[in-house]
Amino acid sequence: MSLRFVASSRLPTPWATFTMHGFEDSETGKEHLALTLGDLEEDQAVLARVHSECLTGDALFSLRCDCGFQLQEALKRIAKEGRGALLYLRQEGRGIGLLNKIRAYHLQDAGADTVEANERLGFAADLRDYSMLIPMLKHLNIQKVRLMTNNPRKVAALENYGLQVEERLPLTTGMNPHNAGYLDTKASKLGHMMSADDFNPKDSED
Ligand SMILES: Nc1nc2c(ncn2[C@@H]2O[C@H](COP(=O)(O)OP(=O)(O)OP(=O)(O)O)[C@@H](O)[C@H]2O)c(=O)[nH]1
Ligand SMILES: [Zn+2]
Repeated sequence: MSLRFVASSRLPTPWATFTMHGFEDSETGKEHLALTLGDLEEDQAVLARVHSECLTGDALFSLRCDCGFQLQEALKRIAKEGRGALLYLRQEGRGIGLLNKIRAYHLQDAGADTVEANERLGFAADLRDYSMLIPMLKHLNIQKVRLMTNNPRKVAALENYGLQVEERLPLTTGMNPHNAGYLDTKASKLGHMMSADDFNPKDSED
């Protein structure tokens, strides 16, 4: 694995002051991040979120997806617990990159769903590779996690790498009229463990 730790610093946020750790993958040129809080050395499983980059949702307030809402909710939950880690992976667009995601959105504007759009562009529905998590979690001394996700592929990927997922915690937040179809497709075609009833508007408050 070509990943190396580069530096860490404080990162104050509205919910807690995290420690931010930067990593560089010399093979792909990608710069991955981890935000951590509290003592991760203890044996207890770490509350964790593995978050795939979504510039539009995470930084530009897009309502097309649930990413930005999930990012905030995960950080809030970690802050509330006082201990945890958010692994921010630069796998924009489920691995196809930002410009191809815009191409996919263009097809979705004309009626395709998120999976059909990827396929029409010649990509698999989900191209993500999670192998960078092995050195990242090793560096952070994390072996056991309680993972906030609805995505069974993420759980399986971590377990395949020998990491222990002690518990899966649902992360259903941010449903709105613009992303209801997208969330529905995630559940029906990508296997996400969630349904419309799981979404509580109160989740993203406080
Ligand atoms: N190709 C493509 N990528 C998308 C689209 N909408 C969101 N994404 C990307 O999907 C990734 C988020 O993955 P999701 O499947 O929403 O969620 P997940 O992270 O796998 O699952 P959870 O842990 O339950 O959130 C990010 O990299 C987003 O940029 C889309 O319509 N097309
Ligand atoms: Zn998104």
